[in-house]
This record gives sequence, structure tokens and C-alpha cells, in this order.
Amino acid sequence: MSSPISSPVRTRFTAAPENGMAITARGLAKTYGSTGNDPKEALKGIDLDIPVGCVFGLLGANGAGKSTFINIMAGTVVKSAGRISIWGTDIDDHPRQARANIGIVPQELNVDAFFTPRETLELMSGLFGVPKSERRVDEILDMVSLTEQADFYARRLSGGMRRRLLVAKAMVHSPPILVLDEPTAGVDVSLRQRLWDNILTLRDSGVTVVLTTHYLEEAEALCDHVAIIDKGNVITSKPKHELMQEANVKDLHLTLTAPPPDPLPEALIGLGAIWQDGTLKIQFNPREISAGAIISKVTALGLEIGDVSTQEPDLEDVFLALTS
Ligand SMILES: Nc1ncnc2c1ncn2[C@@H]1O[C@H](COP(=O)(O)OP(=O)(O)OP(=O)(O)O)[C@@H](O)[C@H]1O
Repeated sequence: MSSPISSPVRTRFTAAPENGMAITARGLAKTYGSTGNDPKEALKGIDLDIPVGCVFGLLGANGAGKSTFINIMAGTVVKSAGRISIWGTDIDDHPRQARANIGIVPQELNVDAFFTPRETLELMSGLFGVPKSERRVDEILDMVSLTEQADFYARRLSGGMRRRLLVAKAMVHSPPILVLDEPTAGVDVSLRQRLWDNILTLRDSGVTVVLTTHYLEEAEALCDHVAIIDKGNVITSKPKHELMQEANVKDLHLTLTAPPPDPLPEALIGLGAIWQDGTLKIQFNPREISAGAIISKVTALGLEIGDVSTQEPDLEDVFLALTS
């Protein structure tokens, strides 16, 4: 459970920062074990701007530095250099207010088994100093679809319900920013969909949602803006649609009326074609060659095309292209 906040901090949304950024990091660095023999640079002086009101995906392979970034904001890891401002409050200047501006949902399902969701939220509200008249326990339970289970002991809740309870706990003090660390790790497909719906509802109610995820499909479905962290550096941070447009890779699938020669003619190998599952598959960069030009080359070899389909790149293609 989070540590109590002994004197009041603002617990209502204050106006969004003038620069339109919910979180701003400049030159943020963290080196673990800097005094030992084997220091580990987890964050190498990153700059990152997280716009107000979006679902922001922080993507990266294991060990990229995502949790370090979150833990610096949570106050559980001390940065080595740089600055970070949360909803306009610098964490060095006003650490308690900066932390009150954010709700962090951890990865582990650590709920208090002997409290009901309602009791848990009342308790958390008290710890954050939210006056009784301003508490939003029922509203939050409803937002995370736990109204029916409000008075169940938490030990009776399923994994997905526990995760939603953690989201609710992080919201009791009405932070304008919610950070979710791997929100759907280990949950089944139908629960994942419900959690995604909850996240979008939160975004639509004005909360800025930052999430880390390993599931590129999840980032593709949910995020308005995506940053990719690799080995402690931010290698890109863009609105998702811009990132996808820059991917410069498309797949062309051609069904042929008869199999091509085996091995494939040099002209097809030169195009990067492979024959797989009865389909000629060619990945190409639309800025370098058009699908029409590829089709002309294939028919010039005397191959007859029965069907044609093209596929846009997905986030996985983009991620692999940028991090490999
Ligand atoms: N307390 C620590 N002491 C030493 N090294 C650490 C510590 N915590 C993290 N690291 C190292 O820092 C790097 C970044 O770790 P971090 O946990 O931030 O990555 P991550 O992107 O969150 O990975 P994951 O997706 O696995 O959670 C890794 O190489 C990790 O081994």
C-alpha cells in the first residue's frame, strides 16, 4: 500500500500544464550500482514528452528501462541525473505534489485479501487525505466494473477483478495521470478486452493514461501515442498513426494459378519473394517500388496471378525495424 500523505496535497484535477504535456523528462538518467564494479546504465539521459489526454504506450524489450522510468516517477528509484515534471510539478521541487499528480498501478496483483473493494478504496482515500465529502468510491467502482463485487472480500476476486481493483486504488485521489505497468500481463483474451475498454473509458473521461506493454497488439489497439525505449534510450516517440506511416514496409501476397519454379527465379529472389503456404509473399518498401511494378515483374516471368492482397505494416513490423 502506498505510504500515507500526512498533509494535504491537491487531489483534484488542476488545469493542464500550459505546455500541454502531462509528463516532461529532460536528460533523465539512471545508473544502478554506480559506485560498484559493474554499473548498469538503465536510462541514458532521455528526453520524453507525454501529451495530456492520450493513451501513451511505452514499449521496449525486457530490460529496456521502462520500469526504471516509472519507478523514478513513483519515487521508489532515485534518478542519477536530469529532471522530470509531472502535471507541471517538478519531482525535485515538490516531490509529494508531483507524486499526488499520478496514480501508479503496479504489475504485481498485491491486493489486501481481507478487505472488500469498497473498504480498500475508503482506506486509500483516507491515506491520501481525500475528505469524506469528496470521495468518489462508488463512481470509481462503477468505472472499473466492480460495483457488483464492491462488498466481496478481495480474496474472492478473480485475477482480472484484482487488476481492476488496483486501477481503482490508483484513482482514489483523482490523479490526472494514471500509469499502468503491463496492465494485461497474464490475463485471458476476454478480460484483456474489458481492461482495454476500461482504459479507453478513463482516457475519455480526461485521464492521461501511460502504459507499458510487451504486447504490440495491445499498443496498436489502445495507444494514441507510442514511444519505443531500447537499451536506455528513447529511439522514437510519435503519434501512432505517424509511426505506422513511416514504417515503409508492406506485404504483397500473390496467389498463383500454378506453383512457381523451384528454386524461385533469380528475379523473384531479388525482390525478396518467398513461396509459402501456396502464396508468393513479397515484403516491399512502397517508396522504392509499387505493388503494380512488382506484379508486372511477376507476370513477365510467365507466372499467372489468381489473387492479390496487400497488408499494411503492423506495430510489430515497426518495432522490429527500429530495434533490430
Ligand atoms: N535494482 C537494480 N540494480 C541493478 N540493475 C537494475 C536494477 N533494476 C533494473 N536494473 C537493470 O536496468 C535495466 C533496465 O531495467 P528495467 O527494469 O527498467 O527494464 P524494463 O524495460 O522495465 O524491463 P521489463 O520489461 O523486463 O520490466 C536492466 O538491464 C536491468 O537489469
